[in-house]
Amino acid sequence: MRGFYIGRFQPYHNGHHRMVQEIASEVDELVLGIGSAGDSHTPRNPFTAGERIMMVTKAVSDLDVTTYAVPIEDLDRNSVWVSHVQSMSPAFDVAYSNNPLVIQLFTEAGVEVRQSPMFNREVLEGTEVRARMVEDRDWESLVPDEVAEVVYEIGGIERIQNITASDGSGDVAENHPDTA
Ligand SMILES: Nc1ncnc2c1ncn2[C@@H]1O[C@H](COP(=O)(O)OP(=O)(O)OP(=O)(O)O)[C@@H](O)[C@H]1O
Ligand SMILES: NC(=O)c1ccc[n+]([C@@H]2O[C@H](COP(=O)(O)O)[C@@H](O)[C@H]2O)c1
Repeated sequence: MRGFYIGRFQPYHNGHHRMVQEIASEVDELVLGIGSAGDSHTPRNPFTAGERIMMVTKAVSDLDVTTYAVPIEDLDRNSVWVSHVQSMSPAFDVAYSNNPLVIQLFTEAGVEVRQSPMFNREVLEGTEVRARMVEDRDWESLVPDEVAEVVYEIGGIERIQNITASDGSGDVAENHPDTA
């Protein structure tokens, strides 16, 4: 059986990895959809699709499941998004997500959806990881080692700090409109 799990993975963190480990016990093969693939260099989506493919491919390499990373660009039309996903991905039997819109769209299209518990969500959240990167606080402990290595290799910390401005209030402000 082949599963499909989509996320923006900005970056891929230990919550995603726990979910992938659970999924790996249920399927033989797993497609990792790299969502919002056209977005990069914004505070909410700092990393390119190619950089995120490196992160997930290296992080899952020791798992006992065949994985494929497939970039999926966003569409303006939610009603045809599942067809778009299916047109880009190897065929899959079940979709995994905790995102209400994603669950709704797959369910309406007749695709089985499975959810997982949220793991340590207080800190295992992309928003938290990115905030810590900007503020030079410990983010490495929230991501697989392989992901931290990719972030350093691509100069990711310098990038996210350069593209994110703070107004001094302590809140992370965004310089650019975010379409994701
Ligand atoms: N800690 C977690 N435990 C389980 N599932 C998670 C966790 N964090 C995210 N997910 C799920 O993984 C999928 C992809 O999430 P996504 O890439 O948007 O990460 P996120 O941490 O929610 O990021 P952001 O804060 O950037 O929106 C979604 O279905 C999301 O609900
Ligand atoms: N109409 C669309 O393009 C559409 C609809 C639903 C989800 N998505 C994408 O799927 C991904 C879902 O991942 P998250 O659970 O990380 O939000 C995101 O990249 C989101 O933009 C896109």
